Amino acid sequence: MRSVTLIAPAKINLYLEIIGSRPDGFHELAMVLQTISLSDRITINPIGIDAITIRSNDPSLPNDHSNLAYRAAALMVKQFPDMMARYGGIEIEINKRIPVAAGLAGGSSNAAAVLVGLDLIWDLGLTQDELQTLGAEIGSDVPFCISGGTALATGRGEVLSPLLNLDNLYVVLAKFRNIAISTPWAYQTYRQQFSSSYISEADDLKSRQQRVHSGPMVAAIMKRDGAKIGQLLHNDLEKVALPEYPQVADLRDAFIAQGVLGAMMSGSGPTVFALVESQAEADRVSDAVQNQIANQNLLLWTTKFVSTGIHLAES
Ligand SMILES: C[C@](O)(CO)[C@H](O)COP(=O)(O)OP(=O)(O)OC[C@H]1O[C@@H](n2ccc(N)nc2=O)[C@H](O)[C@@H]1O
Ligand SMILES: Nc1ncnc2c1ncn2[C@@H]1O[C@H](COP(=O)(O)OP(=O)(O)OP(=O)(O)O)[C@@H](O)[C@H]1O
Repeated sequence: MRSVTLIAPAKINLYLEIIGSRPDGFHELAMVLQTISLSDRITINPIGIDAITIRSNDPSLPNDHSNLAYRAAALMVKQFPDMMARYGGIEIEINKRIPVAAGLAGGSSNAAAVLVGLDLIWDLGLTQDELQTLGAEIGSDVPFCISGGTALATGRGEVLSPLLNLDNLYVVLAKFRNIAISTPWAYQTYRQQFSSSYISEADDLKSRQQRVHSGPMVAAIMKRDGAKIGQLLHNDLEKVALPEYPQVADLRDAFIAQGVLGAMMSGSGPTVFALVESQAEADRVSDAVQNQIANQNLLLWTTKFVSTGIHLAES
């Protein structure tokens, strides 16, 4: 078996609307997702024993079955039981640059890379649809991470409609090193506080669809209108995360005060992102916010929209 190295990009949510609860306990969503240039590198190496092992440059990451990359490999072994006998065991090397538990789908993207990588080295020839169906078993963000770009995501996040790929916007990301937000906590808290506004599971699909307000954001994307995209950023999970973490709310306000196109928390947070039109503007805004917040726990990255999901690293 040969080694393969894949690029696993992070995502941001340009739009996240919670529509209601689902019989499976998850939430029905309408989201617009976007991949960005901040990425992890995942290398899959052959090893001499019939096992899955994980190695990473981040000591805080689990190396066992609770690592999402491990879970992706275990799922592939379960689906294609002959492959390990034929090709041997797998070592997954994670070179982490995406912050963990940050709302940037780092773990989901690592899992997506393992699915794509094993499909390649085991020569399975799975379609993107087949890979995404497997990905949905691991997590709601995994199917999107496989295809990437700009997409509308519905259902629990796994039903994808690709939109016009945007690659003309720059993104400043900011996160406090000492704040991590659990995704289950964010959704559970939202349910406790806002379930009275949920559309009932008993309502038909049509009335659920009428509730969705993502249309103007989709239209702004189709027109590549960066200013409008910035104005229409929306994330229902901010309603629970910002009151609990006022520092995150202050960070968002600091970006807005810099006159960016728009700023918002990504996913379940706590990363805040700001959209700007050029690398120079991204650098200016990053420096200004760093100086204004003046907190040694604040980390900043300047990144860019990209139109790719999981892809092979250039050697
Ligand atoms: C916050 C987002 O990252 C936005 O893209 C996603 O909605 C979460 O995606 P994810 O981390 O891949 O989520 P999963 O691993 O599937 O689920 C984690 C937890 O989030 C909650 N969850 C997730 C997705 C969804 N549509 N409804 C939910 O209620 C559930 O409590 C679940 O136990
Ligand atoms: N390969 C991995 N990379 C990052 N986190 C992982 C990985 N495997 C397991 N985890 C665990 O998953 C949890 C969420 O991590 P992740 O970085 O994916 O969060 P996130 O960016 O908030 O995800 P999402 O935006 O999909 O909700 C953390 O508690 C982390 O320890």
